[in-house]
Amino acid sequence: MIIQKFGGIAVRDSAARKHCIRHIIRGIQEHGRVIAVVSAMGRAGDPHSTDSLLCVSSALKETPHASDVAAACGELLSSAVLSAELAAAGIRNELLYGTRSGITSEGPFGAAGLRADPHRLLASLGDASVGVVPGFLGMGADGLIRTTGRGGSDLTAVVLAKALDADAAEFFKDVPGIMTADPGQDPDAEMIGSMSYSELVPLLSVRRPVIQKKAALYAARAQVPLHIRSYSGCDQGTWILP
Ligand SMILES: Nc1ncnc2c1ncn2[C@@H]1O[C@H](COP(=O)(O)OP(=O)(O)O)[C@@H](O)[C@H]1O
Ligand SMILES: N[C@@H](CC(=O)OP(=O)(O)O)C(=O)O
Repeated sequence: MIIQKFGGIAVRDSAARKHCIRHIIRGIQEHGRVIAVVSAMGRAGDPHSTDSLLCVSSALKETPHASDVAAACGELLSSAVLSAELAAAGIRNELLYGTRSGITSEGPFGAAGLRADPHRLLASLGDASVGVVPGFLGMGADGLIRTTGRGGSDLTAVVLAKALDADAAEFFKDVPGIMTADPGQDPDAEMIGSMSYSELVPLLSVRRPVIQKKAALYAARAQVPLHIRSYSGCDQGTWILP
């Protein structure tokens, strides 16, 4: 089994999602089963992105529970869309949300911790080769939706990789892999083929890190192999191995 995480850019539109579906097909061939974790579609300005949903009403800023439910709509919609497009491509899949995913979130709204119950997820998956999971959120024992902080779909992927003892967590980004610096800021940035967790963490204290720092720290503690790569290209990407 492999966990494949598709970020907001990777699922932005149907052309981008065709690349994601190709990665999922390859994932099935190479690893047997794929759990696809998705983020909300696009970035600020795109209608269903997290930023756009949080701007639907300024009142959301004052209401953390309602704000988390509004934000969760982005990942839920994205998972529904990818699941439907996989089915249209002839790939049977299970949409794993709410109690079906086995993911629980406890703690403050907007900054909750995540846990995964692998037995519950596997029972919902049945004999399907692909499960589609909305990242970034979970449900508490009280039945309330809580999100885990910006960039949190990365954390969902790593938590699932550990709980399911997956071969790796693969992240599909709008860059070819991890580079010596953010290529958007430094045109001379160079690709890094492989690195350790301790080399990765210092690169993540920037406004837009290549992977969420909380997720990278969790992966380091849990010794989850990470593979960061381009959603649209066929570059080798960057491996972070225990
Ligand atoms: N060292 C780095 N190497 C590569 N990308 C980096 C680095 N530091 C910051 N970034 C930024 O990380 C972003 C992560 O990719 P993105 O596709 O936005 O992720 P996601 O959609 O999964 O959150 C890139 O667009 C890039 O600007
Ligand atoms: N959609 C959430 C969670 C996330 O991880 O998104 P992305 O993978 O697009 O950074 C956010 O924007 O924070």
